[in-house]
Amino acid sequence: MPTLRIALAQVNPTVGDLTGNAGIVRSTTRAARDAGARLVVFPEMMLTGYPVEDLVFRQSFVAASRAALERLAADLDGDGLGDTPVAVGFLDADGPPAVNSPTDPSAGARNALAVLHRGRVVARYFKHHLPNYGVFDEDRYFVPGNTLVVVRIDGIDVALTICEDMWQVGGPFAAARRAGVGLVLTVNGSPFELHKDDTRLALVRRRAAEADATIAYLNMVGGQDELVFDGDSMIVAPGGEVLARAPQLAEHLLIHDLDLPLGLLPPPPSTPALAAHSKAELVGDEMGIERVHVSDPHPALPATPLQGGLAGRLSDEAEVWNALVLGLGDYVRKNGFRQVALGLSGGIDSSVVAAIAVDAIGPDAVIGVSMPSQHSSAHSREDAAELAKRTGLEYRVHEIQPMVDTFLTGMSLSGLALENLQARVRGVILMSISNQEGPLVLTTGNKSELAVGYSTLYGDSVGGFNPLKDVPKTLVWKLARWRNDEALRTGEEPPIPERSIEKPPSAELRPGQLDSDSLPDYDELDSMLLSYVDGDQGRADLVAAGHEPEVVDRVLHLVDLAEYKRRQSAPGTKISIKAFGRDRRLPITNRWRETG
Ligand SMILES: Nc1ncnc2c1ncn2[C@@H]1O[C@H](COP(=O)(O)OP(=O)(O)OC[C@H]2O[C@@H]([n+]3cccc(C(=O)O)c3)[C@H](O)[C@@H]2O)[C@@H](O)[C@H]1O
Ligand SMILES: Nc1ncnc2c1ncn2[C@@H]1O[C@H](COP(=O)(O)OP(=O)(O)OP(=O)(O)O)[C@@H](O)[C@H]1O
Ligand SMILES: NC(=O)CC[C@H](N)C(=O)O
Repeated sequence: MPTLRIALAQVNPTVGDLTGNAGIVRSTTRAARDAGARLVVFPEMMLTGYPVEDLVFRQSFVAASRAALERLAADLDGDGLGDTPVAVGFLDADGPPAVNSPTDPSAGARNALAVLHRGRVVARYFKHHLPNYGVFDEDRYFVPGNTLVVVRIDGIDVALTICEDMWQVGGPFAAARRAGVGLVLTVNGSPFELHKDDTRLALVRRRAAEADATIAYLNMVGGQDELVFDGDSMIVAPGGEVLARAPQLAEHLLIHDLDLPLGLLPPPPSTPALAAHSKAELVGDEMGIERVHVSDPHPALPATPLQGGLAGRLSDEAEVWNALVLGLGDYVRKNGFRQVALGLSGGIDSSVVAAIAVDAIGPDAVIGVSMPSQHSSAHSREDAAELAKRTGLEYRVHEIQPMVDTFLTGMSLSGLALENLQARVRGVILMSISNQEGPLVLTTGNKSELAVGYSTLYGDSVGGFNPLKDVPKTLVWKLARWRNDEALRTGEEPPIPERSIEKPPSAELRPGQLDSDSLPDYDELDSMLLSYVDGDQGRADLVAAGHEPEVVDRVLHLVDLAEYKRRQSAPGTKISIKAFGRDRRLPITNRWRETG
């Protein structure tokens, strides 16, 4: 059997940066070619970044993507790399975008994968299955393709597929079996969720069996607003054996020699799709097969076989921590910030956010501000200072009492209004630092607090990004312990003071205030939220699961009421199956209540 040296480029494109992304393709192709690769593969929508959302509706952007692809083909050739086939995702169109009522349902914007060779675009595949659930809206943007594209590279038949194609039964993988290919490429923009790596591996194995072919699964890496792409690319044999696997949440060039069967001689002809193009997806048996010849069997086989290796797997806490670090780091870098600022209360949430920020962009780029009031305990000040000392971040102190008192000379406030004023003065201080010096303000509310609205609007909820937005409080504690243990393991000082982990949570907006005055114990709260928010279960399910009916009623009421706060909350990295935001869309004005 001939050997194909394949390179899977697990790289980090930026949405909208066509020139920069093309630059990544050129430099990575050079590195792969220098290592002897005969096929170099890049992720879904590599040239444009992913997801591009409503940029699809801009004709100028679509035209720029198409032009960038042609230019990239020419540039690779000019770089002396034209002989190496390169598969690269991009935004294509063969008609106007399909908004609301398309005039022609068989043409429009396409989520596409091209093969470039000798200065030309030699093949184009259009994504067949369009995801339209969770964070995905691809039915809004794209028209599905109905033809599997098979390229013959070095005499080996290779089928092209894109992300969601792998998540559905039938379709391109059934067509690939019919086409008798040796290898299926699947290029992805698949966002991180805890435990999704196991789901993907099982799926890749199932599709390898369905296609009776080796699968080269490539996922991008990096943060894009709320999403983090976690890489974890892999190559799986038809029998399910994992031949090579790239690291999670890191850039990597996975190069591996694959022994694959030669395609039939003469090659079978292309066959048209059985049905006309339509918005509806065709099953595999109905898909057309387009065959493109790229190169004949390669005479010079690699001297010594190259194995991509099997990268070690991360623990659950390490996965989440690294995803949060990458999500924040890329948000900061890709949006042009040089620093972040956050309020340090000495509590667990701000301590964990500070440690994530230090890991993401370094201590010199993190400003931690202690803003004590008359209700702040001595330990909250000491613990904030201790965290700053341990992490090396820039530490500042702004006493808020004089500002609160000055405000009260102009307006008389009491009770909740006075309590919230303190959080709002802190928000004003942080936004003033941002306006004056430029750092991005981080807000620190965890998923449990966001769920029940336990934050002050325009107070501690101010900020441009929230690393803990999708992290329940009980997981915040686990992450803190994991990060400290990790430091001990590597001989560093644990970043988070032990007392910040151990103390009972408190907003310290009035004397002796504790979270437990207003909320159930966090173990119980998180268990209820997992059912109600992530699982969309109703009151009866929660009561049947053993929660007290009165507590269920109170929590569900709080969650329902806080929709308005969540709708105007900062974005934050998604780590769960259902993150607040696009994954969970509820009306604010809503009289439906779960009742007993
Ligand atoms: N449907 C709706 N659409 C749009 N806006 C709506 C609204 N309903 C109320 N509002 C507005 O929202 C205001 C109430 O919200 P807000 O001003 O935030 O005040 P509120 O939610 O009443 O109070 C904040 C709560 O969060 C707690 N807290 C504060 C700070 C930190 C922490 C912590 O530990 O993390 C906890 C604090 O102890 C208190 O229980 C109303 O005065 C009204 O203006
Ligand atoms: N004394 C303070 N100094 C600086 N920032 C503060 C202070 N108190 C609150 N904050 C900011 O407001 C956020 C809300 O914190 P608060 O203490 O009210 O409740 P929390 O949700 O338990 O957070 P944490 O665990 O960080 O204390 C904090 O994470 C912090 O960013
Ligand atoms: N880009 C896509 O098509 C992603 C959809 C797919 N279900 C995933 O999450 O991996």
